[in-house]
Amino acid sequence: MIGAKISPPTPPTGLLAREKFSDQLHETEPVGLLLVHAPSGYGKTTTMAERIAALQADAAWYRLDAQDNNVAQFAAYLAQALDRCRPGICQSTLDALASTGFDSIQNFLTELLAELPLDSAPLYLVLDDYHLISNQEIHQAVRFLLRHLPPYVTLVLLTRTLPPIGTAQLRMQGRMLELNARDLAFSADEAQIYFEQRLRYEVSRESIERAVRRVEGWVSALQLLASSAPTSIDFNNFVEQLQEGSQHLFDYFDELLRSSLTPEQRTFLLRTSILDRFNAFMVMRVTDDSDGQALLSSLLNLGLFVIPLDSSGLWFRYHPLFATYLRHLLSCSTHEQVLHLHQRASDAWLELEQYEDAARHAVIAGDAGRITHILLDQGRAFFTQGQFTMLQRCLDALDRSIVANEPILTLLRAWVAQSQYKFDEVEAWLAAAEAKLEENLSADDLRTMHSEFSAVRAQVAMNYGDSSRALALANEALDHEARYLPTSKVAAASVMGEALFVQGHLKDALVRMQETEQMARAHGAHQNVLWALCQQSEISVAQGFLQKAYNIQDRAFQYVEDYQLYQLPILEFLHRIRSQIMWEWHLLDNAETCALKGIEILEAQGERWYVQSYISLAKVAQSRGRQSLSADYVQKIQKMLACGDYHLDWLANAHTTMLAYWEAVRDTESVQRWLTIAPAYTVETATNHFQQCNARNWARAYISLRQLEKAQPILEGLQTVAERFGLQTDLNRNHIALAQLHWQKEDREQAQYHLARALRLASTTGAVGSFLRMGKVLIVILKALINEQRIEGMELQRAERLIQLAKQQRDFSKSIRITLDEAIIQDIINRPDVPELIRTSPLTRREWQILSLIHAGLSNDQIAEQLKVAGTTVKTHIRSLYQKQNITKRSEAIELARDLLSKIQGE
Ligand SMILES: Nc1ncnc2c1ncn2[C@@H]1O[C@H](COP(=O)(O)OP(=O)(O)OP(=O)(O)O)[C@@H](O)[C@H]1O
Repeated sequence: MIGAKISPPTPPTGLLAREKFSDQLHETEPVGLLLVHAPSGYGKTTTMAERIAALQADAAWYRLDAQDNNVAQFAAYLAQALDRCRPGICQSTLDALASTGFDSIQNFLTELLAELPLDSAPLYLVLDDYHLISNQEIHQAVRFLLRHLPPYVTLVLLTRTLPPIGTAQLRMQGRMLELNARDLAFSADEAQIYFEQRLRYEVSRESIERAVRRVEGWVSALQLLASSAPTSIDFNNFVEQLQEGSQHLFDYFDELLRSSLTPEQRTFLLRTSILDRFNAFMVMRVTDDSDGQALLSSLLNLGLFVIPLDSSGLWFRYHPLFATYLRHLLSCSTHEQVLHLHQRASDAWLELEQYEDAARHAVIAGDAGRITHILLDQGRAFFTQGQFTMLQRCLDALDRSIVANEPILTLLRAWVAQSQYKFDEVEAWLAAAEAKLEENLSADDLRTMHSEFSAVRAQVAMNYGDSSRALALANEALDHEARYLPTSKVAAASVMGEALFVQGHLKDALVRMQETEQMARAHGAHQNVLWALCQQSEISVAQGFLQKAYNIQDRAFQYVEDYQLYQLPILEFLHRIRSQIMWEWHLLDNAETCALKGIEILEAQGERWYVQSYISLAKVAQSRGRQSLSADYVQKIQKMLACGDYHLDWLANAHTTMLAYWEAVRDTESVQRWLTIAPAYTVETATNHFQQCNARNWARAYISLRQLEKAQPILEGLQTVAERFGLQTDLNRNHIALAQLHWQKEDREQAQYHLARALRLASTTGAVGSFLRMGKVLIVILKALINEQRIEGMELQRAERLIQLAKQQRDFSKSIRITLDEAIIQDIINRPDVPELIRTSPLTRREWQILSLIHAGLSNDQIAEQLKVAGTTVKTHIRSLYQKQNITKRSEAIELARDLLSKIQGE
């Protein structure tokens, strides 16, 4: 007897408790069988051992190996395992085994079951690695055992394959509980705890989610990641490289397959690895074998990384890391063989009318004829579904002359280039087709083609910021029937809406976008429907109606659900604008979740598009006071902006976040540098949110640099335009910036006026985030407003809530940055826990100011300069201050100020 075979496994380092599985073990209705089936390394053994121990239940543990197919050995170990767990529970059976033995396993089990008490405390009989059993006699024995086990015993089978023990019947009878790979996979929350326990560095939630996504929660891969990444950079690189594969994982899979595969099975695996998903038909067609079902069953029996797609049991896919490994092996085959496989796959998908899959394989096979055929037939549908990446791959594989010959292909090509901001290319594609088709098409067809081309040109003009030209071109497109791409008119209507929006005609723009939505719905053009809804939401935000925008977004989410559009890239836009509202309402967890969702959607599109999601994550990190994380995101954003060409809307948004970060860490150098590369602004034309935002960024930069005289005219100019066009959210943000500016100018009156106005606007916008960005100074101005009774009702309530939140907000900078303003001093004096001396020997206004400046770290000369008084005067005040408060040193003064301020501003 090998003792280790009947001992519970030793827990690994960094063991993660998996409480969610307690329910399965604690079922009130006893079930005979708990079947845990998943590929290797999913944590079957560890999870069960951990949970049973955590529940302090008894477990008879039997770890099988291939030799246990011997019936006598199986019987002996089984009885020993039970005895080890509950000594004496089957003594007579053991005695019989030792003396005479049993002539059949049936007799052995009968003896054993007869000896077990009828009632007792719960007991788990765990058979680990049950997939190693191939002896039918033992399977029969397990069936028998299951039929006659006393109710307190649960048989737990840990296995990589489904055992032939009548599981279908047990499932139907409700006598079995199952856990599979999907259940065992670590969630992002679990992975976060696991990594926190195991790593010595911090990993962002985004990186963790990406890692979990790439390995689909497979714990062995997460473990490999933890043990082979000594720094967070290595961690991210490792995750990034997973798509190409990792040698460690390849070795792991090599070992796994080496012993268990026949040459036919190996060939079968390699050939089917090109498929993203498969059923019996697909494997049959791709492997060119007539019995697909038998092939599929033999594949499933191998217990490899084959994941069922749904509960139908018909469709499957390989785990992505396993697929990468198999494709790596396949790449050693000849190029022709691989191309041939893809051609077969493309044909098979066409037969199943799965055109996207057919197109994908045709592209890999480089089969231009097949691609053209699919595009002419299905290109419109791909387009209305927003499948731009796929369209691009298809079109990239076609010769320029093929594209120029077909107006529809040219239109698709141009729209794809436009969606990637390659505006020069758009014009080149359109011009090439015009030159080529001038003679070939009828006058009528030519007119139609030109008008449809105008729709694309209108969108390009829009993106270049030329809204007048965009309007003219969109009008042209709307005047004619669309024949090549039926959604051309929808696109034109949408451009009109956008043009009106950026020109500041919010009401008209909204109407246009509502019409666009209706047109798009009539065409089943999902991409356009979602775009129109997102634009309506943006317009509502500009109007200051954030709740309305939120409701519109809900309609868009509903649409996504109705049509199951979870993979559309445009969904990122929806999540992004939801994240922005969540941040503004200070619902930081939601804001973060939405941004992470955006990243998940964009994974297939490339990093260039992550900027907006990173902006949201940076904002959240800053609001939570997580400085190093904010720094990371700001750095990432800067890097991306440096390599790409982005629309002003994105740039301005990114710059606001960068400036807020630099202001928080007092990095004036970066602000200075930003001013040298910042996009130009004109206040008079700031008729939309991004031009307002860009110009406000200039003002913010000047405020950071204490160049208030430059900031003020910008903000005042912006207010005039925002008033005229009803840009309520911008008005709100401009008032906040103005309050900050006037506070720095020591113009309390104006600062209070602007903050009061901002509070009033916040009644409709619900803004919180924009206020909190002011930092601790917000508390001072709000207190002044409250003390002087300048606000009441809703605004008063909002102010109190904001003070609460601002107090809780963790500030990056080490020093406490609110000043000892009158309102604050009053507050301090009124507090019961104020030091006695403050009350008995009150300070003058000047002395308070000086105390505040000493605390801010200024020297006497700097204080004199700031207060515009002589150095000797400062010294006199300091002497008097020290005397009153019984202080002898500067450090004591700083300590006193810190103590007083901390009472007011929180941590
Ligand atoms: N909850 C957990 N906490 C920490 N590590 C875990 C946890 N679960 C699994 N692991 C680690 O993951 C690896 C695989 O786990 P385990 O051996 O339990 O998987 P398995 O599904 O039983 O695999 P096999 O089919 O190969 O027996 C082990 O190294 C284990 O230490």
